[in-house]
Amino acid sequence: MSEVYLSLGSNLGDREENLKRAVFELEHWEGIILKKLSPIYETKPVGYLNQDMFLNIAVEVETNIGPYDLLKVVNEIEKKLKRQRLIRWGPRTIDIDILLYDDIELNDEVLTIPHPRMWERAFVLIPLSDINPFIKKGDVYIKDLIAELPDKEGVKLYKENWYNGV
Ligand SMILES: Nc1ncnc2c1ncn2[C@@H]1O[C@H](COP(=O)(O)OP(=O)(O)OP(=O)(O)O)[C@@H](O)[C@H]1O
Ligand SMILES: Nc1nc2c(c(=O)[nH]1)N=C(CO)CN2
Repeated sequence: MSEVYLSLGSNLGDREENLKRAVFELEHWEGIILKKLSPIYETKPVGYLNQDMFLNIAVEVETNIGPYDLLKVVNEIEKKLKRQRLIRWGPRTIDIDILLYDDIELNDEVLTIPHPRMWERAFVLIPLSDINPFIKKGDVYIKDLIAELPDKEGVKLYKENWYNGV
């Protein structure tokens, strides 16, 4: 079994409900075991700024699904939740990114792992450090990376213990 970390975000429609539905799909997907869920954070949009606040979480799963097939799974879940993508980095009902997959490093036109922009995104690293504070980039703990990030001020705790199925 492989240890995988995912980042989920929503800023369209009922954001908390979207996160719940996505986690429910992951939890019930054959070959995926849900291990840890972070609290929900409310976060200022990064990249494309003229959009509503996001809710973001990090999730740890165990799986025997390989990285490329797992990308298909998360894309299928996004589709099921009727994600509409009109603007790059723009509003979305749900976005699921694969952050880390064991110690695998991949970089091709389909998939990049670790996720190339994760290390500079407080909305990714803050929930991630809640579920595993021992993750490092090279020899630097993510807590120390977070301390240097300007957008950390835009990340506020929104809700703990929020998932109990849907
Ligand atoms: N680690 C990864 N996790 C998820 N998608 C990835 C990853 N690496 C590459 N991709 C590719 O990125 C494509 C675009 O993804 P997506 O539309 O979610 O980007 P985005 O969420 O708008 O921006 P960002 O990638 O900066 O979060 C996906 O179709 C997928 O093939
Ligand atoms: N706060 C926040 N900003 C974003 C997010 C996100 O999930 N949260 N996702 C993006 C594209 O992946 C771009 N910007």
